Amino acid sequence: MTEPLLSVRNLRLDIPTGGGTLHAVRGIDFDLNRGETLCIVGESGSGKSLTSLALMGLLGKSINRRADRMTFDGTELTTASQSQMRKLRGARMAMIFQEPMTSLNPAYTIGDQLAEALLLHRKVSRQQARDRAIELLEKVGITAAESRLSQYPHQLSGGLRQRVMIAMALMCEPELIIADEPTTALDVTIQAQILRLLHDLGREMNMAVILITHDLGVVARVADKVAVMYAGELVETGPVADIFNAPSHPYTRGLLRCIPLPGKTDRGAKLGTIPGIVPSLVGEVEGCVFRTRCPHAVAECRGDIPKREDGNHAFRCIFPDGKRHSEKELTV
Ligand SMILES: Nc1ncnc2c1ncn2[C@@H]1O[C@H](COP(=O)(O)OP(=O)(O)OP(=O)(O)O)[C@@H](O)[C@H]1O
Repeated sequence: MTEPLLSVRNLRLDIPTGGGTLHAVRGIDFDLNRGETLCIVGESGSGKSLTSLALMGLLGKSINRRADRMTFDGTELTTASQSQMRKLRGARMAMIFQEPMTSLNPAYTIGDQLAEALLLHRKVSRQQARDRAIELLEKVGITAAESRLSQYPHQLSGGLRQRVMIAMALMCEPELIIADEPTTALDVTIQAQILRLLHDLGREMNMAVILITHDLGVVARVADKVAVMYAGELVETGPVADIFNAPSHPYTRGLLRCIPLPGKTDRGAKLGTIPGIVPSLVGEVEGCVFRTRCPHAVAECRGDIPKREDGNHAFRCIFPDGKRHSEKELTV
């Protein structure tokens, strides 16, 4: 079996605060192969953005990162030097952020910024960089690409800026691309187009894609694998078909129940709300992180919670099937 491109074991992110240590990410594991799209879903504050920043080596200094393993194509990222990380970023792993204006420099033309991304990491001439910029702008669906090169970011619409960001991230043909809610600022039809584009380019270029999104309709359409995050833990991971057809963790089922079922999901369907609140992430959580909101919680949920694995599908619950069947009986 080939090694996964990205392999993460027991990643923990701690943030010292006045009131104690906030354990924002509590020991997560996942693997990602080339050409695969992993969607990370979960409520606000569950640790999705911090996880992606940790992979890119872009966490603030105040955040402590520990992992048993966090490898990218065999390179251990937790011990990589700043200069090794700089070489990887942009060249082999790239990130697309929520708001394009945070990544695009208003003072430079689109052409200069796209070319710079390539000139920094590859031995190419200005003309080659320019040709590649045009090629990629066309690939991401921008018409009259050549004439865009001399424009400044503020001259483009939000949708176009987001496409330019994707083109910029792709300039060096990275092996991994991480997109953190890349389309929240855009309207729903453009969001769907851009996410589909990212997924198709991922396939075409054999890139691994990590997509953080709240849109379960998008997840159903583009994910190969899904990771469900809750209060800093991955409570369930698996192939997209398993997650939608046989969700096992009560939290995953709660999320899916909040969206229309026939055909599984509608475009633009958002994560629904589940009664109760997320436990405080300061200090240790006793037992299952979801027990305070789980309809099936019993005294044993305060103890050790086993990880149940069946092939690539895994979830954490004291009940062997997450009480899936009792819920079915309830709804009949
Ligand atoms: N620099 C920081 N200092 C203190 N707490 C932080 C810091 N960065 C993140 N956190 C906390 O860590 C937790 C995880 O944050 P993170 O941004 O990863 O969540 P998220 O799942 O990406 O949320 P969203 O969907 O809203 O983007 C949250 O409780 C957040 O408040």
